Amino acid sequence: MVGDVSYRITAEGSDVADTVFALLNTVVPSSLQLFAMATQMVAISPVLSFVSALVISLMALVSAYFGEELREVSNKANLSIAAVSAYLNEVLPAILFVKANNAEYNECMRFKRLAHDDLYKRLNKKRMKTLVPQIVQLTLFAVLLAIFVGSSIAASDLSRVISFITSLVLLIEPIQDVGKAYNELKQGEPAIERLFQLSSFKPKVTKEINEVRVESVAGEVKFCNVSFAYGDSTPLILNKLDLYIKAGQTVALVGPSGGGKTTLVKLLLRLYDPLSGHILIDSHDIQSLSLESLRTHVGLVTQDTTLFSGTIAENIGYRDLLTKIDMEKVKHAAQIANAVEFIETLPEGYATNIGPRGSLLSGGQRQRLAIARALYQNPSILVLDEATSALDTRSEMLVRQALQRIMKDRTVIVIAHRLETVLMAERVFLLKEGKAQEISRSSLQDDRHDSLASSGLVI
Ligand SMILES: Nc1ncnc2c1ncn2[C@@H]1O[C@H](COP(=O)(O)OP(=O)(O)OP(=O)(O)O)[C@@H](O)[C@H]1O
Repeated sequence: MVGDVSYRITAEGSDVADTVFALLNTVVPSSLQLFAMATQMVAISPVLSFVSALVISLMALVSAYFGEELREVSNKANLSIAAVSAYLNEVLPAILFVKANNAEYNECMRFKRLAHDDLYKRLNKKRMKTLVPQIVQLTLFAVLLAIFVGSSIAASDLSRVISFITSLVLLIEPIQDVGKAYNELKQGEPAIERLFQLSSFKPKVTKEINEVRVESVAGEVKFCNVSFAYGDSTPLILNKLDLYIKAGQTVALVGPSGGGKTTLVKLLLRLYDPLSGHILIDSHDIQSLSLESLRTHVGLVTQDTTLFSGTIAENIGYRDLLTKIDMEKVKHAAQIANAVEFIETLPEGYATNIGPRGSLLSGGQRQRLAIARALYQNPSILVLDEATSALDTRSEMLVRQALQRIMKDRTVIVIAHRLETVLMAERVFLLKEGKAQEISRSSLQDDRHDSLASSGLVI
């Protein structure tokens, strides 16, 4: 999907530009020449002009037929290159994983298959594109010759015939140009359609007319009777779920894989709207808040710690990338997130570039940077999707320390995968079969402790 969209915007965007250029470049001069030559032909011989018009119309019909074929072939070629682009976007960033799994040969074969299909479809398109004008040209010259021979035998005034044929030749040239532009249009049409399809995608959530901006919130969160499914005919992931979190509380969500923990926080961030029920922050229904305001008060640290190429400061101050990053806030956030100790050892400190997706940092460093980024906005509610990947003991301790500091003065909802993190929370909820059921902390510390781990709910 990502590769497909990027291909539409880049390569197909350039196809669209070529199409528009071909049309603009041809239509005006060709129309003028067409008009002038057609007038002269009618003046010389209305009958021959009529015959020529019939032949030209026939050729236009043939071209239209081939144009449709070209459109179809172009569409297939565009889809095949988009598939190659999507494949490369997915596999190249995961090349370490591919190598670690000895999967180079498999990936090579998958790539070859896609590339071969792409080669075949693109050659088809080129073949079609060159064949059509040649067929049209050959037929037109044959017709021209027939008219010339026929009329030279029938007519007494050869100079009129030559003059007519000259006009016809000069008429054919712009017709061919229009034909080429038509070809370009047919070839570019799928790209135009696919590009405009992008702008017709409907967002999952829509703005409310009377939405409000709230400057600050205390951080109370309520899920009231919330039901949600991803599609019309897919099962309910949340089923009349109720959950109440007091401002400033830290809550751990545990549950089986696929139980809906991530879905719950997606709803809190309004990445989706519930099918029914309400989600309230400080008694404001989140659907009545502006999205910008909501997402200022709710911070998110995802499991896969999405970082971008750029400096440490740009990654922490990501929200202000286009305005002015506040270095004081960056340093403060880095301090709370326990990131200062490694940032200061980097050659250029906060100005060090961390490579694509933060690839120059270790897993633990990436996690602390992601925490610092969420803290930069100082949200009243913080959602943490704890990483499942193991860290070394020291990194683990530094991340945990950072989490403890964060939990002090805000509401924290942590999707917990480790028992230690679960035990850091004041309240623990088990998300299962669409409902949230509270587990008492005291039971966790004794008998449930082992049962949570052995049932696979935590690591
Ligand atoms: N974008 C999506 N479209 C369709 N179904 C989805 C989508 N995202 C998640 N699901 C489905 O919703 C269910 C709940 O997923 P969710 O990610 O909320 O679970 P989870 O409890 O966070 O799991 P895990 O602990 O494994 O991360 C799963 O069955 C999943 O397949």
